[in-house]
Amino acid sequence: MTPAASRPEGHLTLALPKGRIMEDAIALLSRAGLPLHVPAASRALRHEFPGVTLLELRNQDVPVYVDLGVADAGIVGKDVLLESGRAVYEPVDLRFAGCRLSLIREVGAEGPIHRVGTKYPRITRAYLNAQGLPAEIVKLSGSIELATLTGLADAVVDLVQTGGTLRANNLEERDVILHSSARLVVNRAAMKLRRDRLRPLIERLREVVQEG
Ligand SMILES: Nc1ncnc2c1ncn2[C@@H]1O[C@H](COP(=O)(O)OP(=O)(O)OP(=O)(O)O)[C@@H](O)[C@H]1O
Ligand SMILES: O=P(O)(O)OC[C@H]1O[C@H](OP(=O)(O)OP(=O)(O)O)[C@H](O)[C@@H]1O
Repeated sequence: MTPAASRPEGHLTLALPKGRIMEDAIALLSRAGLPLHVPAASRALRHEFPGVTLLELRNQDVPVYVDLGVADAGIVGKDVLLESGRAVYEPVDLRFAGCRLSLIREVGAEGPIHRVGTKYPRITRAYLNAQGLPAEIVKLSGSIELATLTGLADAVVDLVQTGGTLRANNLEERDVILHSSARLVVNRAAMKLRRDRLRPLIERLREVVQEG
């Protein structure tokens, strides 16, 4: 992949995460005038379209690729963006993949919280510090709620959308730490270098989101 400054100014490189965000992201970008299409069975990770290269990444890597300028822009959840600590522009709230990041315990659990399991250690550290709770944080990768069911942790910090996972596992939300939705993120230098491509895309995405 060529560095941002040496790619043609009229070309856009976009970073999208595999997983639940991809399909809605592609649909939204298509409505905004970028007709992208990723064949379901494809194992390719880079897709070329007229004037656009699409990179398929893990969620956590989208802010990294955008901040370091390998991608000009990307789409990622606010949760993952905050956790990354990356200094990228965030010009549009795309209003899908809505969920909240919450402190979760077993129903009725009492007693001090010594250990918290989560995929979001930075956000959790900031939250616990703000609460004056000196708990240990255990970084996990998935099935986070199991940590509190099995005694690995006294609480977890994880995403809640429908609440189905909480109900199925006898868990309850004790506090909402943040509300998340998918965001368009843009590299700071690209915003100037590729202004002629990015400005209309941002404007169009804002309109499409308003239309609902
Ligand atoms: N249950 C949910 N409902 C709605 N949005 C969600 C839900 N879970 C996660 N999200 C949002 O969608 C984003 C992507 O979720 P996804 O499940 O694809 O990631 P993941 O598979 O957990 O991540 P990875 O495997 O890359 O660590 C999350 O960062 C969050 O913003
Ligand atoms: O409130 P709900 O609608 O039940 O959604 C919340 C669940 O969705 C996510 O998990 P995901 O399905 O991504 O699985 P994971 O454990 O691999 O992260 C999240 O981590 C919760 O477990």
